[in-house]
Amino acid sequence: MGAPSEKTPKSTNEKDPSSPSVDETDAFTTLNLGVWRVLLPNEIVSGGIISTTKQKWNSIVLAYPVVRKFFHDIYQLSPHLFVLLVLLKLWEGVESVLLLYVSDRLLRVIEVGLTEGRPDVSAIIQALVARLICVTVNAVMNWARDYISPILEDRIRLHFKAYLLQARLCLDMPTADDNSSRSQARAGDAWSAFENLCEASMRLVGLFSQLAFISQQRSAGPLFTLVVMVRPLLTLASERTLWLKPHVAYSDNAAYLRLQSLESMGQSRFKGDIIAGDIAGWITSEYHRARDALGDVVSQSAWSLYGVQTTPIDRILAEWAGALPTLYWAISAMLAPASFSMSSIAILQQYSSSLNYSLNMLFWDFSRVGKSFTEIKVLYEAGEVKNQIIDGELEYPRPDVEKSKGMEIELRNVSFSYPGGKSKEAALQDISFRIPAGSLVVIVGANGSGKSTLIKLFTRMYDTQQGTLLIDGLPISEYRLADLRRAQATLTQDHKLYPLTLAENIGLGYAEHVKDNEMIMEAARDGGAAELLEKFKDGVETTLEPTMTAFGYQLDDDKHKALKDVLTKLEKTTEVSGGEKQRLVAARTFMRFKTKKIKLLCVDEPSSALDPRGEFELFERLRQTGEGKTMIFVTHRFGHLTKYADVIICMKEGKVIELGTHKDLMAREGEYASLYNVQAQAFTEAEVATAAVSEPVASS
Ligand SMILES: Nc1ncnc2c1ncn2[C@@H]1O[C@H](COP(=O)(O)OP(=O)(O)OP(=O)(O)O)[C@@H](O)[C@H]1O
Repeated sequence: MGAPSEKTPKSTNEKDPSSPSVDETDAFTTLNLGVWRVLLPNEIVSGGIISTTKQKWNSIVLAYPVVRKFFHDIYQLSPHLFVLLVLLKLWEGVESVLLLYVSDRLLRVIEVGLTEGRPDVSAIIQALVARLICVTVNAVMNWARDYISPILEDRIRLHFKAYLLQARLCLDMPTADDNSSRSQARAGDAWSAFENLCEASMRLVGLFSQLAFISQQRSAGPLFTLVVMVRPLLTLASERTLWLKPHVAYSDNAAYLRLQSLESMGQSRFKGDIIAGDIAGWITSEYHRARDALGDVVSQSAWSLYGVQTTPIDRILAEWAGALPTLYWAISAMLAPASFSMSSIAILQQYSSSLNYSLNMLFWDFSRVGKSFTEIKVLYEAGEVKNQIIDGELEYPRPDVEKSKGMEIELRNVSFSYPGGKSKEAALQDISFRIPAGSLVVIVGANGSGKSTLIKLFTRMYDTQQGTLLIDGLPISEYRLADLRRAQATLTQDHKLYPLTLAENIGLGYAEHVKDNEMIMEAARDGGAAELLEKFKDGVETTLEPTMTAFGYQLDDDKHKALKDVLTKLEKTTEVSGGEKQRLVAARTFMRFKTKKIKLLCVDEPSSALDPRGEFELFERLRQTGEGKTMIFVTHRFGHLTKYADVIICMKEGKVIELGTHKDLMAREGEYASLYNVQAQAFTEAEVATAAVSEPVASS
C-alpha cells in the first residue's frame, strides 16, 4: 500500500500540484489512502479515542429512530418469520453457555474418576447425554434458522428494491444528474444490516450469559473475567472505521481512472465498435500500461484501507493483552497450588478462549453495527431526496384559457447552463421569443446550438437559471408538473425502447390503455410500425430484450450436448434496426395523442435513422394529428416542413440569431438561408445523380 498520510489541505496543495482544490477555511483534511482521497471534517480527524468513541455513540443515537422504523417495517413484512428468526438468533447466544456448562461438567466428573481411580460411569454417561442433547437441539435450531432466513431475506430485499425503485423513478433530471444526491443505497444492504444487528444482539446475550456463568465459578471469578476482557477492549479502542464519519471519498489517480475506463470497454455495448475498429489489442496494451503506471498503489475500497491503518505497536500490545489470562492462572497456581488441578486449568483456558472469542465477535459485530446503522439511514434517505424542480400548484390547462388551442410559450431573457456541465459557454444565452398557441414552429441550427436544450426547458426537464419561461402567460413553475406533462407529447432522439413487450412499448404512451390492442395497432400504423409488428411470430407480445437469467457452467461440447441445447433454445435478445426502433418510439407518441389532452408536441430529430419516405410520412402524420396543438419541430432536414411553419427559429451558439417565416428569412440571406441552400443544393445534386444513373437503364 502507498504509505497513508494525513495532511491539512493547504500543505497538500503546496506539495502536490495534482491534489484536489481544498477548502480555504481548512474545514477538512485530506487523507491519501492508496488511489483514494478521503476528505474528513477537521474536528473528526483531530479527536482522540474518547472523542471518537463519543462520535460513534452520537451517530448510533442519531440513527436510532430510523433503525426502529427499519425493524418495524421488517416486522410488518412478516411478523411470524421475524419473531421466529429473532428467537432463533437469541438461542445462538444462549447455546454457547450451555455448551460451556456441559463441557465443564464432563471434565470435572472425569477428573474425579481419574483422581479416585474409580470413574463414575453413570455421571459420565449423564454428562455425555447432556452434551449430545445440547448439540442435537443446536443442530435443529440452526437448520430452522437456515430454512427461514432465505424466505425473510427475499421479502426484505424485494421490499427495499421496490422502495428504491420508486425513489429513483421519482427523481427529476437535475437531481438525478447531481452527484451530491446520488445515493449509495442498495436493497441488499437491508438484509445484511438486519442480520448484523440480530447477530450483535445474539452476541450480547451470549456474552452476558457467559459473564454471569463464569464469574459465578469458584475457579474463575470476577477478576479473571476482567483480565480476559482487556484484549478485546484494546482492539475496540484502537479500531478505525469510516462508516460513522461524515466524509467524501474519490479517486483522482490517473492510472486507476484509466484502468476503470479501459475495463468498462469490455461491456457488450462496445463490442461492435471494438471489432469494427480492430482495437482489442490496443485496449489490452493500454490496460497493461495503466497497470504498470499504477504500480503498487492499492485500489481496494477507501473504507477497508482506512480500517487497516494500525501500527506494529498496536499489534504487539494486543498480543500481550491476549496472554494476560494465561499469566493470571499461572500466577494463581503459584500462589495457591492447592486450589488448582489440571481440570480447573483446562476449564479456565476454556473460559478464557470462549470469552475472548465472544468479546472479539461482539466487537467485530458492533463495528458492523455502525456500518449497518449507516446503511439503514442511507436506505431511507434515498427515499427522501428532494427534487430540485419544485412542483407548482396551479391546474393546467387553466380554466380561464381556451381549451381547444395549443400551449402558448414565451421566453424572456432566458439563459441556461447544464448543472455540472463542462462547457465554458452557457447552453442558452439571453433568449427571448414568443410562440403563440397553436403555431407550428421549426427550430434549426448547427450541432450544439441549443435546440434540444430549448425543448428540455419547454417540458420542464430543467428549470431556467436566468430569465422567465411563461406558459399561457404565467411562469411554468406555477403549474402542477403532472398536469403539464399530461398536456405535452415529445418525440426525441433520446427516447429508448423499454425492456417490455412491443405492445407495452407503444401502449405506455397512454398507460391507462396499455392493454387496448386495437388502440395500440392504430398508434403503430400512425408511427409506421405496423409492418414491423407483423414480422414477429409473437406479434405485439414480443419482448425484444427479455431479462436474461440463463447461464451454463463447465459444459463440455460433446459430453453435455443436451444441456447445451437447452441453453441455446432459451430466449435471446432480438435486435431491430435503428429506423425500426424510431418507428416504435414514434408509435408511442401517437398513442399519447389518444389521451386527447395534448396541447404541445415537441419533436426533436426523431427520424435520423428513417429512410427519406419514412421521415416524410412521419412528419406529415405528426403535423396532421397535431393540428390545433402547438407543434415544435427540431430538425436538420427541414425542407418539407418550412412551408407550413408559422415561425422558424434559427439558433447559433446558444443564441437565437434569426426568427421569422421561411420567406422573411430567405430574403434576409443570413444563417437560415445558407443552411437551406446547402440542403437544396444537396437535393438538386442527388436528383441529377439519380437521373444520370437511371437514364441508361431506361434507354436499355
Ligand atoms: N446533459 C448535458 N450536460 C451538459 N451539457 C450538455 C448536456 N446536453 C447538452 N449539453 C451541451 O449544451 C449545448 C447545447 O446542446 P443541445 O443538445 O441543446 O444542442 P442541439 O442544438 O440540440 O445539438 P444537435 O443538433 O447536435 O442535437 C451543447 O454545447 C452541449 O454540449
